[in-house]
Amino acid sequence: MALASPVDYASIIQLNRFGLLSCGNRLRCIGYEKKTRAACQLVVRATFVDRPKLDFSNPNWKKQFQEDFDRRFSLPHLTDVIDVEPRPTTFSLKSRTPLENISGSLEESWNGYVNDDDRALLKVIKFASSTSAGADCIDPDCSWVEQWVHRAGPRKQIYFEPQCVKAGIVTCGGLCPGLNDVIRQIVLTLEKYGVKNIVGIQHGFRGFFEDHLSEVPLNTHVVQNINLAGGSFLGVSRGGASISDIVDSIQARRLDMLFVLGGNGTHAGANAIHAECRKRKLKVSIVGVPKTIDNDILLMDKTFGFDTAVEAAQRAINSAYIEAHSAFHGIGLVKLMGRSSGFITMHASLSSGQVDICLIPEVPFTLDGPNGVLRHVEHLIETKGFALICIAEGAGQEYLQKSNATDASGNMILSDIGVHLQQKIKSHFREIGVHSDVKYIDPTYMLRAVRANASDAILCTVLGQNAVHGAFAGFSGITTGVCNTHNVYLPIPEVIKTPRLVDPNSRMWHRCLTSTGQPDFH
Ligand SMILES: Nc1ncnc2c1ncn2[C@@H]1O[C@H](COP(=O)(O)OP(=O)(O)OP(=O)(O)O)[C@@H](O)[C@H]1O
Ligand SMILES: O=P(O)(O)OC[C@H]1O[C@](O)(CO)[C@@H](O)[C@@H]1O
Ligand SMILES: [Mg+2]
Repeated sequence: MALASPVDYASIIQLNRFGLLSCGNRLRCIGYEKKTRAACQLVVRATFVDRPKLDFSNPNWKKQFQEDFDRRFSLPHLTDVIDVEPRPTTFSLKSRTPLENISGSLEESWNGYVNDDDRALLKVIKFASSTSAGADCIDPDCSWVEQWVHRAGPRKQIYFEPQCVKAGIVTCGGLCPGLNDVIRQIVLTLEKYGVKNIVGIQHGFRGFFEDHLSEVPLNTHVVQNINLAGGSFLGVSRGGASISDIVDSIQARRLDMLFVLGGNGTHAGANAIHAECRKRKLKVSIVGVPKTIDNDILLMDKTFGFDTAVEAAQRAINSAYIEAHSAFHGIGLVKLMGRSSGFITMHASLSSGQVDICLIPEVPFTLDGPNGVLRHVEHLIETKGFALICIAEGAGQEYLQKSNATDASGNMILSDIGVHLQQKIKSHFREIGVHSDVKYIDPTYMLRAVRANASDAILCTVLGQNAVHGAFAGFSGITTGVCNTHNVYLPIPEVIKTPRLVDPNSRMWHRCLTSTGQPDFH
């Protein structure tokens, strides 16, 4: 791929995580596994082909960058393609009987609304140099460039008559703690606006076109207690997304708003639905709520369910620790979810404090040889008598036989690195004639079937409410998340360009290495 000139340093730094090689004016994504190379290629394309070239010797380059940034982060709105007049909102916390009084005038004195021009800063650190840990620079001097994104929350003007709105909610992909909390908050907030017709679409996108999956009527009474259990009250599924069929179904059902809860794949689907609705000039707001225990959505501090998953992983890690510590030459091995991102494994290792070796997909490692993982396990057994290893499911896939099989959504089905590592450790110790006692724990689905913990429940509440405010404000093709502790709306394409990955140059990864004390496995 040809490299735009001059170089976009921010992207080079980001791309270097993938093993980017710059040869002359060509860029090549090298190393690691196929999936990571594909992610690298996506970033290269998004950065060097879809974005304007910046000439840093031009004094106007910052202005140019910011104009491009503002264009990319502007929120698609219903009025971009159809004529629709705003009306005063019916959302007010001043009203004593909101459902009966919704046509009344606003409480002008209430300062609870977000102004459309409110913004939050996407980046808040001024790096002095591109060599600072975790530096994320745009130009070689690491200049400070303000990058503002739109603040989430209720607006004074809305674009729907609540009494006439039919709103749908759908949950797609894998399970995630907090799905029910989000569904519940969406319903409660819609009712606060005065919406009376709310339905759940069963089992993800399938519910749109599989006849036996009927709409589930939702109201406060129905959803009152659903947050007390894990899973999804509406059911989830993978696969089965025909965008044109879904939009036909949206039209047939007369939906005005659709809240789509899911990860990267679901958001790609939500954006395609939004684009198709726009093409057909439909007055339908499509709003995403990012759901992934993997925490692999770009730009956000964290996604709901992640904290709960990290907490749930503690039981497995602690059990592995107790087993390893109690056995003679005990080696505890825990495999945690994380298809392409190692956030759960990194945070769970940090949280536990007992993990000796943390292995994630973003940081390649060798197993054999003097600098390999096996030699280090041997060293741990020699020096402290036991070892504890935590590995992400997507790590070390290059050591395994690839099946090229995919799930219904097209996600690669990974081979089991946990089982492989367990076997490698056992045979290594057999070969060197040292006793070992390996205890392997795979708590995979126990991490995500639980109900949300307290901090995730709060996050779900905020996201669910903001999703409804975003739809009433007339936005579509957006998602909502937390950036630097502030709640924002973001256009969907910006958060799904690639899966968000652990930056091996970040302070957090360095903290993890400090905590485990593990060497470089190269
Ligand atoms: N690029 C895409 N365009 C349209 N629809 C998609 C796309 N990718 C996935 N989907 C659809 O989105 C839904 C969910 O996708 P997927 O199973 O990958 O889960 P996800 O949203 O990424 O969540 P998870 O984090 O659990 O993997 C599926 O119905 C799938 O068919
Ligand atoms: O077995 P399932 O339901 O397809 O889900 C497994 C996947 O779900 C994820 O947690 C994403 O939700 C991945 O890390 C994992 O590979
Ligand atoms: Mg996915």
